[in-house]
Amino acid sequence: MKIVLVSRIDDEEALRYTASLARDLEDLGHGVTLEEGTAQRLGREGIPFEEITGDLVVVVGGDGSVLLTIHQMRKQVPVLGINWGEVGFLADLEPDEAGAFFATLKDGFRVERRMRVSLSVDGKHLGDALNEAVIVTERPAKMLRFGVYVDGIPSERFRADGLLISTPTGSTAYAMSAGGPIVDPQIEGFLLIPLAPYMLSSRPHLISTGRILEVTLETEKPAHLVIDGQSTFELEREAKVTVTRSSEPALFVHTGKPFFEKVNYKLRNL
Ligand SMILES: NC(=O)c1ccc[n+]([C@@H]2O[C@H](COP(=O)([O-])OP(=O)(O)OC[C@H]3O[C@@H](n4cnc5c(N)ncnc54)[C@H](O)[C@@H]3O)[C@@H](O)[C@H]2O)c1
Ligand SMILES: Nc1ncnc2c1ncn2[C@@H]1O[C@H](COP(=O)(O)OP(=O)(O)OP(=O)(O)O)[C@@H](O)[C@H]1O
Repeated sequence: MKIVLVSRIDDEEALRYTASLARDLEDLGHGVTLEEGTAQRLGREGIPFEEITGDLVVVVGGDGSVLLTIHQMRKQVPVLGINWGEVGFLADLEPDEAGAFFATLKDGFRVERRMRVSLSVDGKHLGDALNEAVIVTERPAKMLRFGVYVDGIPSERFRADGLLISTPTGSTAYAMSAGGPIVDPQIEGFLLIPLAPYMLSSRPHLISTGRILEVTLETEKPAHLVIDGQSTFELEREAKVTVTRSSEPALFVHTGKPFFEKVNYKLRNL
């Protein structure tokens, strides 16, 4: 198989583990390529995230490394995270479990698709989010006024610090901390969660991906749209953000770890 290795580049141990994994995989007869940032730190040649292609991408890091890799890949390749992070909710294997997985890799693996949301502003595509897009004020401690339209019908208007547009995968991340529900990732929907809404009745909404979802900024204040904590875009005054289900879902190696078991042991004891 053609395998690309990505390591977090802020941890020497993760880099050493990745170098050793590269040798083991080559000994098993696989073709191994390193991501450019990882390769540079190992004194080798590599390929940019955008040019990643092949059968499998192995990310040695935490959630940020997995999110960064998926966000930067131009064409989605199945991802397997080996947890070298604080939480690693999206990194299914612990380092001591990796050997058993790679020993049977030649027999292939199942792929789990995870929906992403695609964000466009005034017709220009900004990017796709696996966790969420968050719209916040550029200056701290200021509020924005939002308008939410579902299939062109005004659904809600409210003032808040910000608004999260999350996927089910992101429901265990920022959305969870913002008081949203844990959403089974087998459900496909847009989870809308206001951040500190200045209104008694503003509630999270779970909206079918079959609908047209639009969010308008109705204030004269500068705002930012941030995708998965990885990319930030300045929003013009009175911008209209259009949310659709991405045509390119993220792909994960199906390791068989039950989602709700992960919620229990990864998020209840942080
Ligand atoms: N208050 C919060 O909970 C909060 C605030 C900002 C960002 N975030 C999350 O951080 C993500 C970016 O991750 P990062 O590592 O680059 O930022 P980071 O280093 O600030 O870490 C944020 C934390 O969120 C966890 N996380 C990320 N995705 C997750 C998921 N799908 N399920 C469960 N936990 C998850 C990470 O493990 C990490 O501990 C954003 O997409 C956002 O979801 C959370
Ligand atoms: N190959 C890379 N090139 C550039 N930056 C990277 C690379 N790999 C990881 N990073 C960045 O390094 C940081 C590593 O954080 P990561 O989320 O992996 O670990 P963590 O925060 O300790 O774990 P968790 O997110 O699970 O709590 C992330 O911000 C990620 O964007």
